[in-house]
Amino acid sequence: MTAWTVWVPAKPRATAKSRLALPPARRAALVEAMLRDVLAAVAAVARPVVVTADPYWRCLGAPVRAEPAPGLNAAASAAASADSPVAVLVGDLPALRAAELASALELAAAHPWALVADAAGHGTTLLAATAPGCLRPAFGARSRLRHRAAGAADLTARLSAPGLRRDVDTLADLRAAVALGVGPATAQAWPDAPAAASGGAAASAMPAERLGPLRDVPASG
Ligand SMILES: Nc1nc2c(ncn2[C@@H]2O[C@H](COP(=O)(O)OP(=O)(O)OP(=O)(O)O)[C@@H](O)[C@H]2O)c(=O)[nH]1
Ligand SMILES: C=C(OP(=O)(O)O)C(=O)O
Repeated sequence: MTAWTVWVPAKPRATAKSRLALPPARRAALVEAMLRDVLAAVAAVARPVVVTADPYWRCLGAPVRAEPAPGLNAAASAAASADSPVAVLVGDLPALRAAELASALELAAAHPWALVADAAGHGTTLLAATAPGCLRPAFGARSRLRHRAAGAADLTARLSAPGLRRDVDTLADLRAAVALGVGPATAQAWPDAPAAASGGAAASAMPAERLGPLRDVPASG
C-alpha cells in the first residue's frame, strides 16, 4: 500500500472561514473542531502534516510546517515540493471519513497527480501526486477546471465520498455536512448537535432531524 503524506493547509485561526456568519469565538471553535476531525481521519490512513502561519495550530498534535507565504496556494506549494506520494487536503471537511480518503488515495496512486472536486463540483478538496513535482496547486474559484487543465486526473466520478467533497464555507454547507454526519469534535463544537460517540469521524453520525436549531447568526465584532 502506498504511504501517503497528506498536507492540510490551515489559515490563521483568527481569520479562517470568514464567510461563516458566526461570532468570531464561535467561528474559531468550529474551525478548530473541523480541523481536528479532518486530522483524525487523515491519521487513520496517512501521515498528516499541517501547513500554516499560525503557531496555535501546533496544539492539534500533528507535525506543523510553516507556510512559505500567505495564501492557500503558497501553503499547498510547500506540499508540492515535498517527497511524493503527497496530497493536499482542505481542512474544512467535518464529515470526512477515513475510508473515503483511503479510497481516493488508492485511485490517485495510479496517476502522476489527481484531484477530487468539492460538493458543488467547481472547487477542489483533494490534490494528490505520486510523481515528484507534479502537483501544481491552483486553488480558488473554479479550481477543478484549472487542475484538470493542468493535467490532474479527475477522480470525482469514480468515488462515492460525500464527506470528502463536503467542504464548509457557509452555514448552509455546515448544515449539509451535519446531515452527512460530522466527526466528534465538530459535533461537540456545534451546541445544537449531540457529542458523537467515540470512534472518530468514521463512527459518528448526526441525525438530520437535529438540524432545526441551526440558524444563520449575524457576524459580530
Ligand atoms: N496555510 C494556509 N491555509 C489556508 C489559507 N487560506 C485558506 N487556507 C486553508 O485552505 C482550506 C480551504 O480554504 P477556504 O475554503 O478558502 O477557507 P478560508 O480561506 O478559511 O475561508 P474564507 O475566509 O471564508 O474565505 C482550509 O483548510 C483553509 O484553512 C492560508 O492563507 N494559509
Ligand atoms: C479554495 C477553493 O474553494 P473555496 O475557497 O470556495 O472552498 C477551491 O475549491 O479551490
